[in-house]
Amino acid sequence: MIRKEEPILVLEDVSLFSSERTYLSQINLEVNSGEFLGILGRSGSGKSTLLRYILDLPFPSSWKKTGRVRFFGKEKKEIPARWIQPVFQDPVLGFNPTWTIEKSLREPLRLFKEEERFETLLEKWNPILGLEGKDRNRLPSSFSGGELQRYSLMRSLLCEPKILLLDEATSALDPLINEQVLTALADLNRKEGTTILWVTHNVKSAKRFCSRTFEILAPV
Ligand SMILES: Nc1ncnc2c1ncn2[C@@H]1O[C@H](COP(=O)(O)OP(=O)(O)OP(=O)(O)O)[C@@H](O)[C@H]1O
Repeated sequence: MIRKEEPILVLEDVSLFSSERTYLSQINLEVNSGEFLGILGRSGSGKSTLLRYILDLPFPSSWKKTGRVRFFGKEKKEIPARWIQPVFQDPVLGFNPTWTIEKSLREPLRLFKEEERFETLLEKWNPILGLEGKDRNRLPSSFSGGELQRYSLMRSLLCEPKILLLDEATSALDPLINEQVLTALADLNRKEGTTILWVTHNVKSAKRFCSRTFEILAPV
């Protein structure tokens, strides 16, 4: 059973190292449900690596992981996949190049047997993400980096996650759309209580949009 008051995410003494160097050093972090947390740090400090660790993505086999990650007090594999949605900086890698963008967007809802909600959810997010009027029957390679980043965000939002993990996921957007998307995410966080972890270089935006920031220092 998942207890409501349980923090949504807890990192305990998370470290990652190889025989040559340390990538993450004893990171402790508690994120409560409903937070919009900005993860800051200098280039190379380990922000993306930390997200990969949280998501239990693979690292080179010679690297060693210590510490633990808990979502609602449980291991990630015990939590429904749709609750934890990542959005990465390079969206091209996340789309099947032979599928139309619509097929890719529909796929999660098809798996959850909720495909009938597709158009309604799309209608909610299309204007906010500025994707109205884009031809959904095109292949990913025909969209710009900024459009694909928004489709990538859209696919995660269609899953109605409890926690969104964004790795520089708005970096390819022009300033106006970037502002619009971040405002929409802040609204989602405030009105629907979706927890957001946002890896960013933009200290100013993080201070503006996030309820809290967490800085990673490069391990020595
Ligand atoms: N698979 C890998 N093999 C070797 N080194 C790696 C690997 N993944 C990450 N690193 C190294 O780990 C360090 C942290 O990388 P990471 O991408 O997490 O930094 P970051 O803080 O997200 O940087 P940026 O802000 O520039 O994106 C870097 O020095 C990077 O070169």
